[in-house]
Amino acid sequence: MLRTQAEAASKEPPVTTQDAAIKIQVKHLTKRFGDLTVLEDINFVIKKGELLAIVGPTGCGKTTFLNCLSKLMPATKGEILIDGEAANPQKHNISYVFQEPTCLPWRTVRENVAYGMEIKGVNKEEREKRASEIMDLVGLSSCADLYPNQVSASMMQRIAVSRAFAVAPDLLLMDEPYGQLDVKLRYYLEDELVNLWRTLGSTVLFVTHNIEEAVYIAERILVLTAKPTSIKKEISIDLPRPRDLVDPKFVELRKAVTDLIRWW
Ligand SMILES: Nc1ncnc2c1ncn2[C@@H]1O[C@H](COP(=O)(O)OP(=O)(O)OP(=O)(O)O)[C@@H](O)[C@H]1O
Repeated sequence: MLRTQAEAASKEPPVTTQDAAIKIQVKHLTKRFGDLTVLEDINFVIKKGELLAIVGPTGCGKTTFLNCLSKLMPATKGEILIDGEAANPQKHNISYVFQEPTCLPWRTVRENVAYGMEIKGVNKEEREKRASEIMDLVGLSSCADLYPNQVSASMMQRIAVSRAFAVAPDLLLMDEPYGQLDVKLRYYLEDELVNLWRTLGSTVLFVTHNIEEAVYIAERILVLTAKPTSIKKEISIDLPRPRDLVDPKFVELRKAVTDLIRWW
């Protein structure tokens, strides 16, 4: 069962991360809040251009994990390296897409998509070119001159995702960006995300509660334990794209991940 025409039409071979350079290294990441150890000695790498998903039990610290990676929150211990250097928000581009779409209401859709590039000092001509290219990819061109209050919640999330990809981030962190959307919209936006990622070659870390979503989009899944949280298992998803939700191999992988995090 192919989910959308957009995905069905996408016939290019899947992006392969085999032999790809390492983009991100996380070494001994530990985070404590007082006596509460949330993250305990987490170690992994993300290859350049990889789409990695993270799943884990409720409250295990997925958002804390992203906050430490983005440097919004200091880690108690450990290192995060980007291209072999200590991650530094002033030097590296780390983009973050939250569950709630974040748009500036006084800017048009086009200006919202270009906003991150503006902050990064990308010149006007390049901003406009990249914003147009990305809006075309996600079907936002027809509403480029509208304001956020004139578009739907799912459109706003597409704007936030487009803005994050537009800055050509070293690392794009996504915290359940489609968690609040109904299932049909979610399916559509997941396909759109995969197409954006494949076209632009960004390195993406995607956190979700939704195991089907993780198996559908990711090249690799890290399954987290309950607190104190570490990596329970790493699972490669080498299914061809477009992925088929009822392919027995898809169902088997979904079940394997579910079994790893079920708590009942
Ligand atoms: N600033 C903070 N101070 C103290 N404890 C915190 C803080 N932020 C998070 N925590 C605790 O860290 C743990 C992990 O929280 P976090 O929100 O990162 O989990 P999560 O896996 O993203 O949750 P969910 O599954 O609900 O999305 C929770 O026990 C939470 O109470």
